[in-house]
Amino acid sequence: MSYVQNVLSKVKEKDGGQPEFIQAVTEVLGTLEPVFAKHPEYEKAALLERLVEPERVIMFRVPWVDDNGAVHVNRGMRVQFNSAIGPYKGGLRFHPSVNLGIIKFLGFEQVFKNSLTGTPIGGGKGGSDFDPKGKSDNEVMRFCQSFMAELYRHIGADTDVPAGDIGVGAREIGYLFGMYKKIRNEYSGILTGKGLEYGGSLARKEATGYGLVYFMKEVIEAKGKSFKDATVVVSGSGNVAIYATEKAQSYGAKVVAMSDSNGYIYDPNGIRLDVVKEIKEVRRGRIKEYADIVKGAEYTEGCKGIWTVKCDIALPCATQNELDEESAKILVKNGVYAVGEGANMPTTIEGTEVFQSSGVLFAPGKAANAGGVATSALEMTQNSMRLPWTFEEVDEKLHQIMINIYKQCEQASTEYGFKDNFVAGANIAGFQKVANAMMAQGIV
Ligand SMILES: NC(=O)C1=CN([C@@H]2O[C@H](COP(=O)(O)OP(=O)(O)OC[C@H]3O[C@@H](n4cnc5c(N)ncnc54)[C@H](O)[C@@H]3O)[C@@H](O)[C@H]2O)C=CC1
Ligand SMILES: O=C(O)CCC(=O)C(=O)O
Repeated sequence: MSYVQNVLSKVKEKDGGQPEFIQAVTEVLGTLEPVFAKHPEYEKAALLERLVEPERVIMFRVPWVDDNGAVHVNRGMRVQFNSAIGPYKGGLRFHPSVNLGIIKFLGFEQVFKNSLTGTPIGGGKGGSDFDPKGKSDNEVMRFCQSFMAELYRHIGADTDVPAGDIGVGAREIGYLFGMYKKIRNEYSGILTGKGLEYGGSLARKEATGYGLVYFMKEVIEAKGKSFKDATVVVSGSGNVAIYATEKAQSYGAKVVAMSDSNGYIYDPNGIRLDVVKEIKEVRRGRIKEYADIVKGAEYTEGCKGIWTVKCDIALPCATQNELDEESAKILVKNGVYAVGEGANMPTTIEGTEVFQSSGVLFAPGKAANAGGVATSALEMTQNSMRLPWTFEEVDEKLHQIMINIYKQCEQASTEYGFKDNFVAGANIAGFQKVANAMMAQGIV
């Protein structure tokens, strides 16, 4: 058994109850064999054993009181995965499905993604099984305050800088920031995705979705294709999905479907994003309301059905494992030629294999959705300088970062004999920088 296979089997043994984490590790390690063959010194330094073990896991209780005076207790956590190239950086997810395995998979992905951005940030992730859906603003505020009453001692502008993810948007970041500032009596960039009035960066809100489309533009244009007049399906209708749709539309694409966890909408005339924004960003409603407002649009219950909609380009932007083998086969049969992951690990390993073996251009999340965290790093830079940049400056930097990530993936995949395999390219290029930093820093 090779060194890489041996480490993978140990992870499966140790972390058997964490299927998403095992999936993420399997996907990354599956492409690193040639790198370890070229660098025997990594094995001697037990580099891989160290890479799959978080530097620190913090788990804590989060008690809070609802509007009726009832007391609830949720579980909070922060996984500080790897700080070889910078302070831990990655979002917080508030969703009832959150558990340690999910946060570990997200933290592990973040290590390579953050490395690809070319900015000095390590990898981390956190969250809670708290469900903000259906809670009042006051309940969300009390929860966030209780969460930060513990988290504050583990983070800092040069230690660990959380941000948003599923269920954590501008409202939650505001409440978390307010509590940190009160406890510490300190005004510093300890969170990103902040409001523009108190240290946030222009274009951070748009960055993940815009970045995804910037990346896919490189991928498809290299093959003589274009977003212009392409039919696009975008799953989800949250932060990433909305701004991926906006940028794709600005390039002349027709986005015909979006979804939420209940079902999906199909609009043959092209999605009206003003309506989606009003439903999701203002009213915090359900996507089905779109079909009541827009003539000619249809709503179908069940979110998986979105992959039966015929398209040229699919952008899964909702959540992990939302696109499985069966759905991948349907997309291929319907003529999809490119898939770009806006979400983290939305495609199962089997689904990915279907795309790759069918010649579909497949861009993994750790490269394609890195624009969000990259712009968070730009927010950290602006906070340190105490000087904000304009929207155009940030957007231009974001665009260049996505082009650079594309080039790194291209170069690494070609160098190691995986031409046009962006999964291998992203893993190898992301790994290389972290590995070099870990080797330089000794056994820590
Ligand atoms: N916000 C960011 O900057 C970044 C987010 N991501 C990833 O993008 C994905 C989406 O995150 P956000 O847009 O920030 O979250 P969000 O909370 O703004 O939106 C999530 C959306 O997905 C929908 N959803 C959840 N489960 C679903 C399912 N099974 N099928 C269809 N829709 C479903 C929700 O209804 C919601 O509309 C996640 O995987 C997240 O980790 C990745 C990079 C950065
Ligand atoms: O901006 C950040 O730090 C978080 C982004 C994130 O959670 C992600 O890239 O998945």
